[in-house]
Amino acid sequence: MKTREVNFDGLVGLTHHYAGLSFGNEASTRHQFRVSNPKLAAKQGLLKMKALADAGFAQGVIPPQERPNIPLLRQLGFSGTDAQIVERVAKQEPQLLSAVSSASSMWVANAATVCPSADSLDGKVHFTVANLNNKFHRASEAPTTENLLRAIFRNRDCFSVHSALPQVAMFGDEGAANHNRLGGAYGDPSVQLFVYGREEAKAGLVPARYPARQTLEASQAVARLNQVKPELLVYAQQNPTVIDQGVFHNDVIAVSNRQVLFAHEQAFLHQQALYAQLRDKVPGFTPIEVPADKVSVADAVGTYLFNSQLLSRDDGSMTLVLPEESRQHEGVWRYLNEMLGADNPVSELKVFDLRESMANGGGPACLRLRVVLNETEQKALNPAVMMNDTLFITLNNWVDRWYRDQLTQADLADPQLLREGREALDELTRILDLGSVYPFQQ
Ligand SMILES: NCCC[C@H](NC(=O)CCC(=O)O)C(=O)O
Repeated sequence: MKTREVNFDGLVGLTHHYAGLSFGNEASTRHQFRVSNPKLAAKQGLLKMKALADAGFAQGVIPPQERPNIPLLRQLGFSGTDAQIVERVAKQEPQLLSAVSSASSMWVANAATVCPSADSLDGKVHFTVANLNNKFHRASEAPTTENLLRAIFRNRDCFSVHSALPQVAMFGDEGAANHNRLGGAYGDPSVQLFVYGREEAKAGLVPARYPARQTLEASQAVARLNQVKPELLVYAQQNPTVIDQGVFHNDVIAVSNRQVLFAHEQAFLHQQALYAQLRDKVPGFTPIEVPADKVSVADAVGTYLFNSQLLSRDDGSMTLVLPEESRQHEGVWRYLNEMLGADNPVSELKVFDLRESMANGGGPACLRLRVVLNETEQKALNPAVMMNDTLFITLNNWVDRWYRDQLTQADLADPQLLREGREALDELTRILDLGSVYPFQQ
């Protein structure tokens, strides 16, 4: 076993639905109140995990969260039995029930920011849970995310999990979706590129229409908590004009792997200065920059070609894992095939149908958290979460037994959904050997 990147994918939860909760994420707004299919969503995700595991990539799974979030409704003044609370909130505030029922924890690129041991001062793998402060329905993910990460990365000699930053806009943090690691072999210390949307302390350029979710102050705090070696740190501001076109996270417009940065030419505010810095710090730095006259920002947002996974194969070549939407678009697909023929490490495209997640603004990269682990660390994590033939079958059967094949906002009022969810998750914690991680289990 060598040092590898292990991808952990979020398993879609039982309450996956389209609530239009994420202002600035145009897919979320566009698909509000559309009928969802939680069963299909979970299976599309499982198929991606299984296909990548079969292709030789290390693949784990992170379970969904308890929804609806009854403790949060109690905090907001609803009282009575759990079933009465669901009934009351459904009647009085249906949009609030939607928010506390969101399955948004599936997008684990926003679960935490990870620092591999090669990059940290104390030689441990660090995780800082993201506070997701910009969206109410997402901010509540943090405490359970912390429990889940502790249950998966449970060896304290190897792993250090930090709680989320304070829940204020000044420290708005969206996790690994705004973080890139660039370097040579996975086990070599590598540059950590923290991308932010605004700086709280300075009246600099900011988007005019949509929120900048991540602050520089948050990125700096995460870098401190994760003990990133100072010489490896690079900060860059996202281009505010692309945030205004629907690029709510940097991973909607850029993806990195080892020495390669695949990005749109308008991704960053001072892109050439950033490249100069990276050229200086990253041996063999290879930008693959996509010009706007080949792929517009609108097409990048529409097809999610940058929300792809760039994965290294054993021979050093790379596979780009894309959503079906990027194959459906003639111009984008042509560009991707040109890229295959050009002089760069990308030599394979793999396409997945992730339509259910995509309709809420989550592509292949949103669904995964990258964790670079050396041999000792791979052995130290909870082995029950690693994808293989048996786990794939077990989870598919579990989904078949518990998930509905259609769900609307009105269905959330059914207290049976709450009961089903808890029973299903209780069983899942046994399958994945997690112990008690959910509020209903404490
Ligand atoms: N990394 C992808 C995250 C997508 C996520 N969408 C949502 O939460 C949409 C939920 C809804 O509208 O039902 C977000 O915007 O943070």
